[in-house]
Amino acid sequence: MQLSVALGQIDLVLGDRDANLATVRKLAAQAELAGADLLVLPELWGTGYLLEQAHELSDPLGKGLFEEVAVLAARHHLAIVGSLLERDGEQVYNTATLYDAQGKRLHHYRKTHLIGLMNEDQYLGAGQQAEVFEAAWGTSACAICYDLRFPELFRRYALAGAEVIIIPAEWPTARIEHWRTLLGARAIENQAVVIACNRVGSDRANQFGGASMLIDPWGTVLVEGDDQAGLLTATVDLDTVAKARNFLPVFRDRRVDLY
Ligand SMILES: O=C(O)CCC(=O)C(=O)O
Repeated sequence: MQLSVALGQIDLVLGDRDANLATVRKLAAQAELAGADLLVLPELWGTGYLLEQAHELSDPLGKGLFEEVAVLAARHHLAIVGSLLERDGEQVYNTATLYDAQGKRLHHYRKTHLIGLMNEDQYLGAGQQAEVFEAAWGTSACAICYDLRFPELFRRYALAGAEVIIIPAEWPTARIEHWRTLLGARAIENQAVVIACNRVGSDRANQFGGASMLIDPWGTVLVEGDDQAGLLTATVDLDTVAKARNFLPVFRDRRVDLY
């Protein structure tokens, strides 16, 4: 099966939900024209890292910006993944959702590794679940930005059957080589398709490096952005996952008796 992917590598206006939504509306229309099955957006695309206002900038699942994404997904007949500030009672989470091409929410994932370097742990709650889900194209999972540094999460997903792992991010330019290396490693070691969308531009603390990527299970980069805003598109053959896993059966060869 072929999966046609669009990566919405955008700049964000800090705290301006309306401006960011207007950008995403345009992207969704462009992604439909490009024939995409899936549009991936950056981490916290609605607001950026204005965490001291996380409570007022957040929405309950299914409301506000989450609802807007559902409408866009259905209107443009494509699945959409991105993360937003999600409010549940008094707690706020950095939550990635997948809305399918009918606008139905198939999955949500609350970021499990909060990054102290960006004070995320002071303002947000950490997710307590890391589950795979069934998308139209097969078993999939989400991770968010800093999660990329924790291979155990990705291995858990792969062992649970994930063939596609989708990663919204706001990854700074200062560590963009880590981003490139870790994305490739996560794809190769798990023999999975990795789809990662990073923002560009800057906020009060960081410049962000783009380099959004679609990587196949061999580690081949099928498309990579530069550090400018734009919609990147590419198609991946999902049969390559089973082919890679059969050819080099690293899951079978793991030494679970040792580690
Ligand atoms: O791990 C990193 O270097 C960047 C992570 C990050 O910026 C984030 O999780 O928002």
